Amino acid sequence: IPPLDRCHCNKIINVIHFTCGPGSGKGTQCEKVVAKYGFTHLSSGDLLRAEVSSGSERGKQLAAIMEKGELVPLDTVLDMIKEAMIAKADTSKGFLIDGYPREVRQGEEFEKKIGAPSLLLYIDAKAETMVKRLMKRGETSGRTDDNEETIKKRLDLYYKATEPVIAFYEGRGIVRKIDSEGSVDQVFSQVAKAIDSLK
Ligand SMILES: Nc1ncnc2c1ncn2[C@@H]1O[C@H](COP(=O)(O)OP(=O)(O)OP(=O)(O)O)[C@@H](O)[C@H]1O
Ligand SMILES: Nc1ncnc2c1ncn2[C@H]1C[C@H](O)[C@@H](COP(=O)(O)O)O1
Ligand SMILES: [Mg+2]
Repeated sequence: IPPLDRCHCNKIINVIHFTCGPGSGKGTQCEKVVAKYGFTHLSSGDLLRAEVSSGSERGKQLAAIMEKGELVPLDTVLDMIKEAMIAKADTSKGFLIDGYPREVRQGEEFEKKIGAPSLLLYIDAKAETMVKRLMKRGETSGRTDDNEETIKKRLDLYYKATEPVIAFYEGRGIVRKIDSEGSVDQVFSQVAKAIDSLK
């Protein structure tokens, strides 16, 4: 499937999915990718939190789901991503989709409505690393889901619903596994190598 042909854009653009566990460091790495490559970073969690901050009725419903560490409905999150991609399609050098797909069906629907990704970056982190990073982030983040109970639920859901996404794309040969245990810069050198392999 040609990437983004069905997103009102005639250009062929790289679409990179960052599908990793909570607290594995995908947001941190996306910032560095934007700085080096100028790609457009779209985080499904950030888009949802913006809707929550707007105070809309839909935002209130989303907040209740996210506080519990559950997944919001697929159509809601995919429509938000698609809208954001269309808004940037004419000028973007490529899209980094952070936090999507969270389940195999999300990947299938993305391909039907938008296009196929060129790369899936999977930051492999130990559960204890993810918990430690999220608990530390929770000291200052203000995120309602950075607490012990919700972190546990998010991790359970990650192993149940999101890990199968990796196997789904491994069959296509587009998965690059990144070890999360080093410093931010050490992790980034692996991310950059994976992106450079696209050229
Ligand atoms: N390589 C690293 N070593 C140590 N700490 C890190 C590393 N990468 C990220 N962190 C820290 O871990 C925390 C989680 O990182 P980040 O917010 O990027 O994760 P995320 O995968 O986007 O999480 P979420 O799914 O909850 O949005 C942050 O406080 C970040 O500063
Ligand atoms: N792709 C998504 N599908 C359903 N729900 C999502 C998706 N991305 C984010 N969310 C909800 C549920 C998550 O626990 C929170 C926070 O997301 P994060 O990527 O960790 O910032 O938002
Ligand atoms: Mg994040």
